[in-house]
Amino acid sequence: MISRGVRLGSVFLSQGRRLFHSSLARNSTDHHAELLKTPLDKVRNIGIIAHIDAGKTTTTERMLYYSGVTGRIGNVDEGDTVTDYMSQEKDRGITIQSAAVTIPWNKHKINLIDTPGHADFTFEVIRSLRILDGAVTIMDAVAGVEAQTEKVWKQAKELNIPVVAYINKMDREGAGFGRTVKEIVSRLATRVVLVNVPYFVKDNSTGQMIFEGVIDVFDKKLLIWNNTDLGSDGSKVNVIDISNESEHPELYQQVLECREAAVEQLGEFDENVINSFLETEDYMEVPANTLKNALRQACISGFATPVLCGASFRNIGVQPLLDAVNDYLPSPLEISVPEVTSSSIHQTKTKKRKQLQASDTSLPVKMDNRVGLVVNNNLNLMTALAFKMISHPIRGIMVFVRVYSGKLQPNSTVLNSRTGEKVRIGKLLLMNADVPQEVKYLSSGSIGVITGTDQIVTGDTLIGHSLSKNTNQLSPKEQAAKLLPIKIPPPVFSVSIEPSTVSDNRKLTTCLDTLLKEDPSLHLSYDEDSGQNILSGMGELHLDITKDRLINDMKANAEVGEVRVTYKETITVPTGVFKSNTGDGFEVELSLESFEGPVEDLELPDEGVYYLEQDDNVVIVEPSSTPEPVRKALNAQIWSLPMSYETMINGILSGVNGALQVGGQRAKLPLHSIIVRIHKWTILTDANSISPLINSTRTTIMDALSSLDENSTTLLEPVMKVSVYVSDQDLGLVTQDLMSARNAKITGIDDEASTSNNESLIWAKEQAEKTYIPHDPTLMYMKTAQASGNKVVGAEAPLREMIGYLIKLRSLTRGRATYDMEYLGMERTAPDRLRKILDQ
Ligand SMILES: Nc1nc2c(ncn2[C@@H]2O[C@H](COP(=O)(O)OP(=O)(O)OP(=O)(O)O)[C@@H](O)[C@H]2O)c(=O)[nH]1
Repeated sequence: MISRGVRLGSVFLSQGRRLFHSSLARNSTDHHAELLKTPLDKVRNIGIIAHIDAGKTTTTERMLYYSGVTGRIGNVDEGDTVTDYMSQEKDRGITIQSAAVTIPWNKHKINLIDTPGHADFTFEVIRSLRILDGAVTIMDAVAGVEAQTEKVWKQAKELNIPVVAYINKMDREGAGFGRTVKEIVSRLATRVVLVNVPYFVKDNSTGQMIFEGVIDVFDKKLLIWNNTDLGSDGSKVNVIDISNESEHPELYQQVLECREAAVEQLGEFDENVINSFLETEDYMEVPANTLKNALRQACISGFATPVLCGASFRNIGVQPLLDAVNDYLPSPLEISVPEVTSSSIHQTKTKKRKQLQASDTSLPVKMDNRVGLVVNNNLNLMTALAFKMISHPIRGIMVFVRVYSGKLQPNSTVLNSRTGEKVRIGKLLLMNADVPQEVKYLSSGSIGVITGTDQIVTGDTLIGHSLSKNTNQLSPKEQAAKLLPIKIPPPVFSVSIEPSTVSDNRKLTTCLDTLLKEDPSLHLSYDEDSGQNILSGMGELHLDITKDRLINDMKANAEVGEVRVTYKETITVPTGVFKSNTGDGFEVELSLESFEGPVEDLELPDEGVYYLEQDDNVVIVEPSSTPEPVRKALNAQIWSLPMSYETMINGILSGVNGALQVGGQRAKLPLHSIIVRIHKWTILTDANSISPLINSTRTTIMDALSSLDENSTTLLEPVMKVSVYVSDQDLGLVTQDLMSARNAKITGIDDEASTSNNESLIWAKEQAEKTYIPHDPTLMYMKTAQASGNKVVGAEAPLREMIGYLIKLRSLTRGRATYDMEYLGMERTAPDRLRKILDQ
């Protein structure tokens, strides 16, 4: 144990340059010019992801302060942080929307996104992860690895995003660094390398261990913050060299053990580490740079996770975390390639992708392995992905984009490869939370904002030319390039929404339209029976915040009903082939069928498959259905018809979507899990409007649907994957309640550890056994969160039966058990449940 009174070394200022002391860098051209000049290898596009309340916003505030972007540290509990700037965020002390800030640190530019932790805002996390190159995951040292940590970790790993782990709240009673490290290995199934470990000092009067700093394993230094002489904002760090064993025997021993573990772990990955060790056979002599370089590559390739610790609220440990972002997370030049496709629809080849959702049936084209994509090696090709859109009361529509290659110029024209339309770009901005800076261009690797257009939605790919302000020089293949679209999770809760009076209708419609464009995880449908609009979202909190924004911020006069579960309809028998008879120049022959299980598991043909954005519906345009004139035009050198092929197909898809959203025969609910087959279509060669395509397709589907009687349709309801953390003594009661009162199917009862599959679970457990973990001097305190749970009950249950479950679970187990759940899919309801649901 280390007692107070170690000799203190020299005092130094934090490494960041204190550029701006009084406020955010408002319109500072110097600041902006400096950031724009940062070479790409010194740019980091990262996100902070974690379970709710782990300390993401608190840590981001310190990062902004130590780098000099802000002059004071904001506090979540007082509602004055930079990134939680929405009124709902300030009032509730939680992050709702991801905010982007730019942090200069040691000649690097860190573009950082603070994401929400609550499961209802998962879409915010998903869309942010899509455009990030790396992430910091923050854990609460008392709670350890929590449910949402596992979820966001999995999402990051699916996208090959390297992660640095930061164990926060080391100052709390019951904090366990070693225990949390072990959980990282066993639950997240990763190898770890400890970059720093906690340093405690015993308070002789209370006997308590006080967290005062961190031990830097590679540089063999002790960093102390909490010395009262040094002030308390944490910007000054006391650095003590601990490389001399006789001066600091205990600290030396601690570093030696950590270095031994690091050398052994990294040696498996990089032989430079082994060679360097063999030169002296002394773990303390392996140069810090050799270890850091190896860990950088190990982290980027997903071999191991660097782990650090701190207590952001107490201003301890944040500067080393910023260093770690620069040291271990990739620049835009080092990222794995975002998937790029060309949507030349007539040559489509469907790739079965778990993540795929939008109508993206496309041919992979040549990709550059550094900057995302270069079609035909055109280095001037600009590609950007729109990942977020907000409607600002003063600045108008703001579209957030990540540029993957080339340069995006203001006042230029780019192509939206989803719609095929040319889009006029206005000003370009860099954002620091809600403070904009106008810029002369956005270069590859940048995250910025486009203004002046409403022709872009979340998930669109923009294609342009870096040198020219128009799109004339782009080849057809380049024009059709697309980055993989962003998956939108299905909304499972709904509320009815009506204008308070007839005259409030127009304003309500406009406000809802804005909210839906901003947040694609919201969905609006119309219930013909009740004449009400139905707004659906990810959860009760999501809808509550939306209501708050609608009524309090946007001042819409509306009546919002109670939150209820979203149901869908599907057909149980296929329809015959139906032919349109609208006589408006477009004819179509189609049939409908349905499927069970996830859409990703469907065996589909190689060509002509389109996934609709909503409700897991699929359209198959049979290749033989293409009309002769269109086929001829596709094979010709120059396109000869007034409308492009993409536009025609989009017309058909809109018609399908429109009809399926109107609802089925049973309860007029939107249809789900439907396959629409287009057997034949014809179009006049001089047709130049898509309305007939939309109308004919729509009415033909409605005819097909109305040919089915009520008994040929059924309801689908959301089913959740539930994990209940419970002690042995409560196990029986909890499983009994799940099965009888909640209609749940028990899928397994395990020891508390929940990696996704057995193989990785076994690997992770073995790995955890052999991972070096420093002794926790705080182990005398019990872990409070989830302390009771040493069993995990896995179950699948209808969402409807899980509403209010926490209260029931707490009362069954006297507050000892906890649970979490995530959306599994829509399932057909059993006949007895169907009646019950319809009656209600
Ligand atoms: N004791 C202690 N409390 C902390 C620390 N860091 C954050 N907190 C507190 O934890 C609570 C949550 O902090 P936030 O920064 O809002 O956490 P978050 O992860 O951003 O939360 P969401 O965005 O809502 O998911 C606040 O009350 C903080 O003051 C820490 O190092 N020690």
